[in-house]
Amino acid sequence: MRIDASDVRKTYGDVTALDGLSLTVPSGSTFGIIGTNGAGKSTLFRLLVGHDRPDAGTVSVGGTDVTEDGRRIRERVGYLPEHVGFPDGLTGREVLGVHRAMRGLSKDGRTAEAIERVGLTADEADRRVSGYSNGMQRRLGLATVLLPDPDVLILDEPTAGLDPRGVDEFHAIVEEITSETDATVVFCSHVLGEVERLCDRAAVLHDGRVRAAGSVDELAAEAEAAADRDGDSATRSGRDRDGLRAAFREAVGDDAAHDARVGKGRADDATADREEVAP
Ligand SMILES: Nc1ncnc2c1ncn2[C@@H]1O[C@H](COP(=O)(O)OP(=O)(O)OP(=O)(O)O)[C@@H](O)[C@H]1O
Repeated sequence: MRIDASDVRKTYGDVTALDGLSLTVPSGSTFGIIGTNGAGKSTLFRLLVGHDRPDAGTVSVGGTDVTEDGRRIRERVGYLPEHVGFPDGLTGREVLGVHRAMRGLSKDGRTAEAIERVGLTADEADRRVSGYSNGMQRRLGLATVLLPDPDVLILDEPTAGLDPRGVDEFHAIVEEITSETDATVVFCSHVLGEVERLCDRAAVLHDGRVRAAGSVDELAAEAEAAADRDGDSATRSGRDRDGLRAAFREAVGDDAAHDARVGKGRADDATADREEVAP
């Protein structure tokens, strides 16, 4: 399902979270959103799933305006927020049962398939979530989102706080989903390496607007061409000739890039390598 956001504005009191944001996510793509802290990523996601409404502009998923048919959107879109809490006393399988009931899904549903898809064993699924590691909680969160077999997956910083092995395992799950289904997957991350690994397209958000968007390869090539045109000595020396990192720096400017907690992060050490982008 294709996603379109057009000239979207969202304010919270004096704070402008989205400032005329426009973005298209093609159907079936795996789309990474990268941005500085407070760029508006989570706000955009909440609007995409109808948890919040834009002050102006339109947001549609699969051609349906999110504000007009929120129910249909919630049926077809799986949203994993950055922070998910589960009732401590329940097992993983019981948590999925609660989600199934809340969504009105048939009893036998897709619970076993969702558990298997996210790599939880049957034993783990029958343990109380109070004993789950961070990685297991993330997997369970993803399983809840996969229950209705959604056409669109929206994942808000899905690997934040995971250790390198957990990051890698989560990447493998997402890769399996994208290779075996037609789902459109959108996720945001501070780790450029995971966007490069998982995504065919990406957008850079800054101050509530899209500063650059396109295929991952295009973004990197454009950034390098721009830096060459500007005679950027750091880039000429090859220090920043590393794909999305250069695109990010080009899109948000040196100062914001310097302040950003965005890691160049190779896929195998994304968490360990969350470092500042040096201008
Ligand atoms: N419910 C809210 N009430 C007040 N301000 C909010 C609210 N939600 C977001 N904001 C503000 O809107 C701006 C964008 O926030 P948002 O959480 O969307 O950014 P983000 O890109 O997801 O940031 P981060 O990477 O730090 O998670 C920030 O200035 C934030 O403080």
